[in-house]
Amino acid sequence: MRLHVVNHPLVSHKLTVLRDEHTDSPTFRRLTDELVTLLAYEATREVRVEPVDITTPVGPTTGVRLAAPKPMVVPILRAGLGMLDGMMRLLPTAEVGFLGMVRNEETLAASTYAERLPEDLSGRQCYVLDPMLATGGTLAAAIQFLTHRGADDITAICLLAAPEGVENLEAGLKDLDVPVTVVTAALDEMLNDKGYIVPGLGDAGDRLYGVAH
Ligand SMILES: O=P(O)(O)OC[C@H]1O[C@H](OP(=O)(O)OP(=O)(O)O)[C@H](O)[C@@H]1O
Ligand SMILES: O=c1cc[nH]c(=O)[nH]1
Ligand SMILES: [Mg+2]
Repeated sequence: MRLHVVNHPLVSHKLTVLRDEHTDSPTFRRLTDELVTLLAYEATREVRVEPVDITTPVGPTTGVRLAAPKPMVVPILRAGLGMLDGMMRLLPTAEVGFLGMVRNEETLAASTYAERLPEDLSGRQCYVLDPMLATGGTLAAAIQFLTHRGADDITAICLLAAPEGVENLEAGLKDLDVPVTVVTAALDEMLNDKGYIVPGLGDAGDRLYGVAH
């Protein structure tokens, strides 16, 4: 597994406002959107392209275009939905598949409650969107799900990651013969005893959409 922490002053600035407990939901949603576009720029460095011949007003040249099959973007509901528009701005021709997952706040175990994805993902570059990599359980389960459908090239985009979650994810994926890259805006200090990222930003889903229950 490759971990890429995007080190850029604009990312750090926006992330600081996002973390602030006084930032309201509309601002939180806008900053998430802006941050994802910046992260997506890094995350799509290896998106597959193919040569294409075109003619400019001055003459012929060879450029590139996104290669088939189309990339698959997979937001993990709920909070990952807040990252979808920012991602699609950079990859407007990508297709979107949905995974609904929730973490049991007592056991911290992740479970899947919804899915809408093609049966066969082989040959597709998959971009998983989930703002928080905390224990890593949700992302590990999402990646397992995608590889069972044949995905063989997976990049996850997160706003924040905890060192414990990165370690767990790495251990959980070690027998998986699929390249996985995690792109994040920051690697935080640790998890607290409730499995929340410290300093983190709180509950991403609740800050985007309101308290779930
Ligand atoms: O790394 P983990 O320990 O598995 O935790 C991370 C997950 O927890 C949050 O989802 P949550 O279960 O709160 O669902 P929500 O997005 O609907 O709020 C977050 O959006 C991640 O999906
Ligand atoms: O810090 C955390 C951990 C899990 N889920 C969140 O939304 N925030
Ligand atoms: Mg939540």
